[in-house]
Amino acid sequence: MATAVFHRAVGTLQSCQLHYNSGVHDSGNFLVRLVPKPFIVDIRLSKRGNYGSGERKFCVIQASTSSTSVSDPVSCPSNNNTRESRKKSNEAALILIRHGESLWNEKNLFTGCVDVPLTRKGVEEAIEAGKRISNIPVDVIYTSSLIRAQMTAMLAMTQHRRRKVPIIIHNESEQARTWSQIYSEDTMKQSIPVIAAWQLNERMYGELQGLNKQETADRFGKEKVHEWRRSYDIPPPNGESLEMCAQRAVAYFKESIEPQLLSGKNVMIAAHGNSLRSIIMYLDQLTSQEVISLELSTGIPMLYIFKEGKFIRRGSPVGPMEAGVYAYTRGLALYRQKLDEMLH
Ligand SMILES: O=C(O)[C@@H](CO)OP(=O)(O)O
Repeated sequence: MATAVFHRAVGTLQSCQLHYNSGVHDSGNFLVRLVPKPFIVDIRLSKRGNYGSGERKFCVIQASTSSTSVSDPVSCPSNNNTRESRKKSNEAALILIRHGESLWNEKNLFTGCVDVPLTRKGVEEAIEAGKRISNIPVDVIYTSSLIRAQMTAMLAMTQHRRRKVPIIIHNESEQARTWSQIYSEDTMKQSIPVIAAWQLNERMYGELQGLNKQETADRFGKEKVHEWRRSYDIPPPNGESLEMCAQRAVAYFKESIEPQLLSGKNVMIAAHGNSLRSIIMYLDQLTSQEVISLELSTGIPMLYIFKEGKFIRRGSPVGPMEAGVYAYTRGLALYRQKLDEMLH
């Protein structure tokens, strides 16, 4: 049994300090979620915790401190979680991938929140994207709740050299949580949590969903349709503007994903043209004018380095053998070198 004092409590993922009954202190990053059972640790929230003080039950689903037994044989320097090293390196990779081609992309239909799978070409794009990021560390994956983003994330991870297993976290009910528990710490170490969030879904396209893009332009005029598709604050009929989409996607990014990066976790997000455009607008500090010309291709990963609270855009890894990508930071170069040593 352990008691944890929370220093930061954002969303369901926390940085915390564990105070064992023995008096041993253990600080670091723990993926935790509110569940009554099983694998309960008794956690006491400090007054500083955003959830308020008092006792709550949490379940530790992944721990990554140097002093727990959970350690990655290829531990990336960015995951070396002593306070000192975090201050020094404080660096994490952020990969963004727009899903591969979907069956409605192929048919040129407005898709929005309609849950359409990938085409064969989309599957190939996702695999190709996976090759490009196969030497970049991934500790946690976020996807939208739509199958095309989830397929893309899973297919991309089949190519990763670290060979960890991406596992979708089921938090939708207590039974789902209980029934999807893993009872081996070793197996847990070889897993990557995949968190599906509706907030990362494609913008809701309203009454354009299912319509052909060309036919809609012929009917309403090219300019009007371009305005609906690319402007910042003009919504399509009964749908979301990019601004409305940003209100949920960027809020989720700030509340749930940024704390992970801050704690040194390497994150991959598989999402959509417009939910990612809104996140990139935030990362690159684009204006509402600049975002109009931002277009994202399907299945091309984009790499950012999060360092000292800033996002540094590194473009797209060109290919698995592209040396330049891995020389971007010492952390990435070392991670790749360790993979080489482990796999040869
Ligand atoms: O149809 C959609 O949902 C989106 C993305 O494919 O289209 P658009 O190119 O208008 O952003």
